[in-house]
Amino acid sequence: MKISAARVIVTCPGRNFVTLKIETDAGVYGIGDATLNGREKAVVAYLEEHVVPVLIGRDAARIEDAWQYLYRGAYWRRGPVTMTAIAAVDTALWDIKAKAANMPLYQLLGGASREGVLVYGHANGADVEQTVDEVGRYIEMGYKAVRAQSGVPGVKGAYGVARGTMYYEPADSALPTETVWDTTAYLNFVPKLFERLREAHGPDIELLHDVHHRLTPIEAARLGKALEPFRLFWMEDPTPAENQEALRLIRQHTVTPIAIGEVFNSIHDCRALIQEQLIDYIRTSVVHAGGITQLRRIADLASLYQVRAGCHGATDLSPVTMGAALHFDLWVPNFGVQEYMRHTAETDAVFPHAYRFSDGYLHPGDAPGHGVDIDEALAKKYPYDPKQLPVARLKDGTMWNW
Ligand SMILES: O=C(O)[C@@H](O)[C@@H](O)[C@H](O)[C@H](O)CO
Repeated sequence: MKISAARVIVTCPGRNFVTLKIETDAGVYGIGDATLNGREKAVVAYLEEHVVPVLIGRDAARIEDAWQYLYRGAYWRRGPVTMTAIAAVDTALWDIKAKAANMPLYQLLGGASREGVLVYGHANGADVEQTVDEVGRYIEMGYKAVRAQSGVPGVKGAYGVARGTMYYEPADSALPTETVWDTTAYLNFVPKLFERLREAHGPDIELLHDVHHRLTPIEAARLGKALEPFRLFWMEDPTPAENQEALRLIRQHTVTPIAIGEVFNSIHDCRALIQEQLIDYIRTSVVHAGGITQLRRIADLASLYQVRAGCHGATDLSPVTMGAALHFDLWVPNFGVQEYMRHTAETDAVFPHAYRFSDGYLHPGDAPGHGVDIDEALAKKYPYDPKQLPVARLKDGTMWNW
């Protein structure tokens, strides 16, 4: 079965998505997500200029060889653009292999390790009481795990605060929106938020929180310690993870579990954090960490250290990534949780999918392949709309981490 064509499809049904479609001479095709939020066209160019030409004529069944060829063969290894492009190819080839075998992808990976995939939803409120209500709404919808983010008094445009309700979308403008960050206000506020959430919703619901890379190591240690009485499922991205030694310091001070990895693109980014047991959950995703092929390797390494998978699943990861991630999650022995930010109805219509939500769990479905397709005619109706992620500054104007 040879690759006969490969095409990049860019569409904006509410937000931008980049999709790679690989066709074979056997008539079977596969779909891969190649979306890198705010940098979409860089991946489009990488795929069109450097990847598609070397795919034509290759044996579609040789997934590992294609991965190694694109990774080693480029000489310039790693990086989000390269690894997102490799992920798109890898995901499309796994889709083809599973379709050709007439099996859902999770069967090819080794079969289901569980009945369903525990997911967490996003409750975002402008203030404490609205966030308490939003968490309640998710509990009513059946969620067993909810991430809570709230507006912080005195902080304009805090991360995670909804403009709409169900569909938080930070990439909102052609030029980056400027937000202001205030660590003191944030650190004074967050423990009060979780105290109130536990008071309102009791001890059993799993609560998560995303710090979004904004603290210094000692501040993150302080936050983790302050949150201990409220038993978080995890505290996500407490510090920017380029400085991995920071996690040693944080770990000495708190037993609040830590999740990191959504901006990682290689197993090498994860290695020290996993081997030194500095994190509890690894958040690498199918789309940004080189596809199913590398994600399996990361998960196997993590399993040796009781680190569990908690894949990134924001709306900027397309339904194709969600579908592929759910097959991975259903199989992976060391599974923790899957992030699930619902896509809009427009996005769902462009990407018909087999996965379904029921009572706090998602199931990838049993359609052959990863179970997600693209309606190309509909996709054409939504042209690319350039949007970038916001930036953050401290009150005195200093650039900070958004
Ligand atoms: O935990 C998360 O899902 C976030 O950190 C993301 O929403 C992140 O901000 C976006 O994926 C950036 O594109």
